[in-house]
Amino acid sequence: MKHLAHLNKYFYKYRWRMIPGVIFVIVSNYFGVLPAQVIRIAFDLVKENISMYRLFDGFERQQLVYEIFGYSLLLFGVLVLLLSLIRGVFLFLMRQTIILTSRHIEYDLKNEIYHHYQQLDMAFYRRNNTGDLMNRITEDVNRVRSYLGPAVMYSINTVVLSIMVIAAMISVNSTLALYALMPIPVLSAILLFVNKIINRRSEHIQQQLSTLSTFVQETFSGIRVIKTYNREVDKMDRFMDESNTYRQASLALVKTEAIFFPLILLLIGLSTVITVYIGGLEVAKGTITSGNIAEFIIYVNQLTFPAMALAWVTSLIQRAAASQKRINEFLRTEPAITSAAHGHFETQGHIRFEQVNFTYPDTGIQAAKNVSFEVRPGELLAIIGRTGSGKSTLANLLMRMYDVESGNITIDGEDIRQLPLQAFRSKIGFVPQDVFLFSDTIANNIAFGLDKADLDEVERAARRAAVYENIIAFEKGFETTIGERGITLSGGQKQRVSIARALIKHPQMLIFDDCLSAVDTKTEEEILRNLSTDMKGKSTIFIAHRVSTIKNADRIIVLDEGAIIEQGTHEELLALQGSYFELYEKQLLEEAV
Ligand SMILES: Nc1ncnc2c1ncn2[C@@H]1O[C@H](COP(=O)(O)OP(=O)(O)OP(=O)(O)O)[C@@H](O)[C@H]1O
Repeated sequence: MKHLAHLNKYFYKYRWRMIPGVIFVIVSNYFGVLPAQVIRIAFDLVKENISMYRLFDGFERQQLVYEIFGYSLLLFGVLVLLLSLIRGVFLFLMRQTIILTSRHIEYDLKNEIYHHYQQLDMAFYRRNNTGDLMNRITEDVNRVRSYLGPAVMYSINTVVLSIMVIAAMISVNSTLALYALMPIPVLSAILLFVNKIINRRSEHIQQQLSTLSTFVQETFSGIRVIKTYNREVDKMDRFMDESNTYRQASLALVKTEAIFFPLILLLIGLSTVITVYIGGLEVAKGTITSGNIAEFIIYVNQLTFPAMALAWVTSLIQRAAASQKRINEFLRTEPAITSAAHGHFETQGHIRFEQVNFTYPDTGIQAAKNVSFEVRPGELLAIIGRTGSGKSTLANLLMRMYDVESGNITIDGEDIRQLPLQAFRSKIGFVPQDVFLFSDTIANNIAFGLDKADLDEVERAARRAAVYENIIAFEKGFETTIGERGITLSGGQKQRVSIARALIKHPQMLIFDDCLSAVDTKTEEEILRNLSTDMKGKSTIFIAHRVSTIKNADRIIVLDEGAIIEQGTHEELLALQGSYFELYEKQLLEEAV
C-alpha cells in the first residue's frame, strides 16, 4: 500500500472533483436504501388492506376500499421508481466525478513517467529492455488507474452501503439482523479466496500473452532470416506450444470463474432462507411485521454487492500497488547525466580530451584508456581503429551519453559536465553509427533537430549530404513516408539522410561516426567534398574504417583496445610504418583485388 502513496499528490490536486464524488456516493446509497423501507410500508399496507377489504365483504364500501388501496399501491410504485431515478442520477454524477478524475490522474501519471524516461541516461536504457519500459507506462498505469477510479469508488460505496444497510437492519430488529448477516462474512471470505485464485490465473494468462506477443514480434522482425534458413515449420511448432500454454491457462481461469457466481447465489439464497425463517418466528412473536421480512430480503440482496466488491477491490488494490511499485522504481531512478547549468551557450568548438578513462558500467569493458587529444576550432580530427577499439565510445563521451570515469573533456577550456546540457548538445551535429529514422516523411526526418525548417533548408541539407537526387526520384519526393508504413531506404540512403539531419542544424562541432560505411567510394568522395565546405571553421571528428576517407584530416588518431597507439597526419603515420601503415597497405591491396 505504501507504494500507492505516490498518488496522493494527485488526489490532492483533484480534491475538488473527489470530494463531490464522495458526497455523490453517500447520497446515491441513501436513495438506494430508501426503497426497501417504502416496500416494507407498501407490504404492510397490502396486508392491512386485505383484512379491511374482507371486512367490507358484501358492503358497497368494499369497492371504494379496493380503489383507495389500488391508488395507494400505485403511489408507492411511483415513489420506488422515483427514488431509483434519483439514485441513478447520483450514480451518474458519482462516476462522472470519480472515474473522470481517475482518467485525469492517468493522463498526469503517464506524462510524469514519460518526462522522467526522457531524463534518464543511456546506461538506464541499456539496463532495461524496451518492452519493460513500455509496460510500465501502459499496462502498469492502467492497473493503477483501476485503483484510482473503480477501486476507490467501490471502496467508498461498499463502506457507505454496508453501514447504511446494517444500521437499517439493526434498527428494525437486531436478532433478525444478526441471523440474516451471518452468511455474509463467510461469503466474503470465500470470495476473497476464489478471487485470489482468479487473480493468480489471470496473472499467468497475462504473462503468457506477453511471451506470445514477444515471440510473434521477434519472428516477424526477423522474418527474412527465418525464410532464408527455412525455419517456418519450427517457428510454427514453437508458436503452437506457446499458444497451447495460453489456452490451458485460459481454460483454468474459466473453470474458476464458473463457480464464482453460483457460489454467490448459493450464499445469498441461504441468507434469504434464514431471513424468512427467523423473520417468520419474529412476526409470530409480534416483534416485526411481515413487511419487515420483505424489507430484509432487499437488504440482504443489497449486501451482495459490498461482499463481491470487497474481494474485487482488494485484488485491484493489490495489483495496483505492485504496478505502482514498478513505476516508482523507475521514477526514483536518478539520471546519471544531469545539467549543471541552464541557459545559453556559445562556443568556438575547441575540444580537448585529457587523460580520459571510461569503463561501461554494465559490461565492465574498459573502452577508453588514458585518451588525450585536442581538436582546435575549425580542425578535422579523424579516428581510426579496429572494430571494438573504442571509437564510438569517444563520440558517446563527447555527446555526454555517458560521463567519463576519470579525466576531463573540455570545450573552450570548460569541463562539459559544467555546461548547460541541452544547449551544449544543440551545438553538435552528431551522425551516429546506427542510423535511426522515424516513421515520418523524409523532410521531417531531416528537419528533426530544428523546431521549424522550411523546405529550402531541408533541400540544401539533402544536397550537401548527396541524397537530394535519390529523394526527388521518389514519387512524393521529400514528402515520402519512410519506416514501417512507408518505403524502405537503402542503407546508404539512410546514412545520408542522417548526415543531412546533422548538417541542417549548422552546428559548431560535427561528429561523424562511421557514417559512410554503406556508401560507395564515388558518393563518399562527393559527400566529403561537400563536407569540406561545410566543415570550414567547424571542429569535426570523423570516425572511419577506411583510410581513404580520412587521409586529408588535419590529424589522425589510431585506437586500439581503448588507447591511442599512434597519432599524426596521414604522411606522418605512414612514415611511422606502424599499425596505420599496415592498415593502409591492407586496404590498398583489397581495393586492387
Ligand atoms: N553501451 C555499451 N555497453 C557496454 N559495452 C559497450 C557498449 N558499447 C560498446 N561497448 C563495448 O565497448 C568496446 C568499444 O566499443 P565501441 O563501440 O566504442 O567500438 P568501435 O571502435 O566504435 O567499434 P566499431 O568500429 O565496430 O563500431 C567494445 O568492446 C564494446 O563491446
